[in-house]
Amino acid sequence: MRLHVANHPLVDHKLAVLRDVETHSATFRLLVDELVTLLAYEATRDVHTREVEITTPVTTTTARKLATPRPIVVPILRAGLGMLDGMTRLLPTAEVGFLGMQRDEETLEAITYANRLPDDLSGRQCFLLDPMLATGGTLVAAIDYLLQRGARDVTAVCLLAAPEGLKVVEDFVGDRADVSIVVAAVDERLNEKAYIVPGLGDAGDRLYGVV
Ligand SMILES: O=P(O)(O)OC[C@H]1O[C@H](OP(=O)(O)OP(=O)(O)O)[C@H](O)[C@@H]1O
Ligand SMILES: O=c1cc[nH]c(=O)[nH]1
Ligand SMILES: [Mg+2]
Repeated sequence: MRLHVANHPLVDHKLAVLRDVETHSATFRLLVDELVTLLAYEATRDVHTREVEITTPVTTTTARKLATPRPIVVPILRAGLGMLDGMTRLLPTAEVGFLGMQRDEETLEAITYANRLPDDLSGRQCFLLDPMLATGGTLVAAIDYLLQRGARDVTAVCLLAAPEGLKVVEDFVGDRADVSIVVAAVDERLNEKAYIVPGLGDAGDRLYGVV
């Protein structure tokens, strides 16, 4: 598993505002969108391209465009939905699949309540979106879904990760697949409720309100 931590002053600034308890949903949503755009640049560094011939106003030349099969972007609902537009803006050919997962706050087990993905993901570059990687249970379950459908090239884009969760994902992945995690920051630890510290609280609630 490869880990890439964004190291950029704009990411630091936007994260500082995002984490602030005084930041309300509208600003929070805007910041998540902007942060994803910055992370997507790194997350798509190895996206497949093909050579094409184009005509400029001056001459014909060869250039590169996004290749097929099209990459697939999979937001993990709810909170991952806040990252979808920012990602697809940068990756316009992508198809979008959906995974609905909720962590049981007692057992910390990830429960899957929705799943709309192609049956066959072999040969597809897959991008999972979820702002929070806490215990890693949700991301492991999501990666497992993709691997079971034949995916071998998975990049997870997260905003915050806990060291404990990163270790869980790394142990699960081993050498089964090519998995990368691109994250805005790795925080200190999990607290007794398995929330990321210092974190930003419940990302889904901050995006969409408490349900
Ligand atoms: O690493 P884990 O310990 O599994 O926790 C992380 C998960 O928790 C949050 O979702 P949540 O279950 O709160 O669902 P929501 O997006 O609907 O709020 C978050 O968006 C991750 O999916
Ligand atoms: O800190 C955390 C942990 C799990 N889920 C969240 O939304 N935030
Ligand atoms: Mg939540």
